[in-house]
Amino acid sequence: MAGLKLRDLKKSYGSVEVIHGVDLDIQQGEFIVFVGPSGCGKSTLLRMIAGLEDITAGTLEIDGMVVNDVPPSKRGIAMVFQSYALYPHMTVYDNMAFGMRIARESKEEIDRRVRAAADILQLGEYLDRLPKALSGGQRQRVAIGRAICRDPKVFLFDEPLSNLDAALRVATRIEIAKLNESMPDTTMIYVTHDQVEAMTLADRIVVLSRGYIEQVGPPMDLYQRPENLFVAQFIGSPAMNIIPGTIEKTGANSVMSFAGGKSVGTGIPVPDSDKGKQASFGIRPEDLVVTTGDDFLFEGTVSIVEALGEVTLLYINDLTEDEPILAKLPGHHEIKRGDKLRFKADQSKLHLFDGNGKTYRR
Ligand SMILES: Nc1ncnc2c1ncn2[C@@H]1O[C@H](COP(=O)(O)OP(=O)(O)OP(=O)(O)O)[C@@H](O)[C@H]1O
Repeated sequence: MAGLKLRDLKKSYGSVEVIHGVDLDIQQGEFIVFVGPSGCGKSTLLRMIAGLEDITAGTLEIDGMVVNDVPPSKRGIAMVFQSYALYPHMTVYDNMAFGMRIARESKEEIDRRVRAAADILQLGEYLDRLPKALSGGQRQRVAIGRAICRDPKVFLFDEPLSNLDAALRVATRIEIAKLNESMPDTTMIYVTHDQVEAMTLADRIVVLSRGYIEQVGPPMDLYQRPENLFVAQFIGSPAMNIIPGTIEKTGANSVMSFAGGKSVGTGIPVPDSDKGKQASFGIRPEDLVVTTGDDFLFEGTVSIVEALGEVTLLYINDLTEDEPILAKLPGHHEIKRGDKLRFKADQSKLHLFDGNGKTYRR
């Protein structure tokens, strides 16, 4: 079982701690994605798993064995970097065969594995080419092929698509999804900035911020049930509308009031002890629906309309004095600046966070 166990894992550079005690269990065959803002420690954590960074404290188990002091080459892992890191003077075949030649595998075994990897990644016709005669996407596929040839228990990817242009990124992302399906027992850990990669590839996403784990879960759990304000705003694009206010009414059907005097019923239970406290109301732009009925959540004036064809983005003023609320309606709508509209939303789509940013939803 090539599962991983991270226990109170810490990393310091000199006196500065950048990973503050991470606990995480990863099952064999899982596709785990690390996301988080720049500098949150995604790459550091991945490099600690790879053995490219020392572990300052805590334990890392791979396959039931503590590997803190095991060198990278003995951990049964293969890593794919953003920069491909191919040998420029070697053909695609030799680049993929290199690691196995060092490990003194037989010629036949090397040939079998290179051709199998080339097959999976559709690289068969490029085996005799040098990397400079390949596109960026093809080079990245060679780097992935080289990793496959090592037959790793754990595959690590550090932003593998970020050097590719938009179209190639989509194509290579789909290759990685297929690769994951064709290797169901291989555990994959993937670092990215890209929401779409995280949402589409992950079995579970790990959201990191400032060296801490904020939440771990399947993509839709994080999207629908963010445990805190950070995850609520980080997952989903455009980001969730967050409107600060105070708890006006507690109990099973709490009511929030906002600067300017407006208020909304949230239907989310809030303990009586939180009456009058600061809180944040959240609603995703895509969860707002225009209504003409009286069952509306709020009414507001459209300040900006962005018609993109597939969606219409509306910036609505009135509910708060500062930030407008963004609504994202599917398709095209004849709505103009200055129109006064009512919006409703399914109660299950509303979010409410306490003064510490923790959700009130349980
Ligand atoms: N060699 C180093 N010496 C000192 N500090 C470092 C070193 N490497 C990383 N750090 C710090 O550790 C923190 C985490 O860095 P890391 O590269 O893991 O972040 P990241 O989430 O991968 O960011 P990005 O998305 O920008 O690549 C940052 O604050 C960074 O400045």
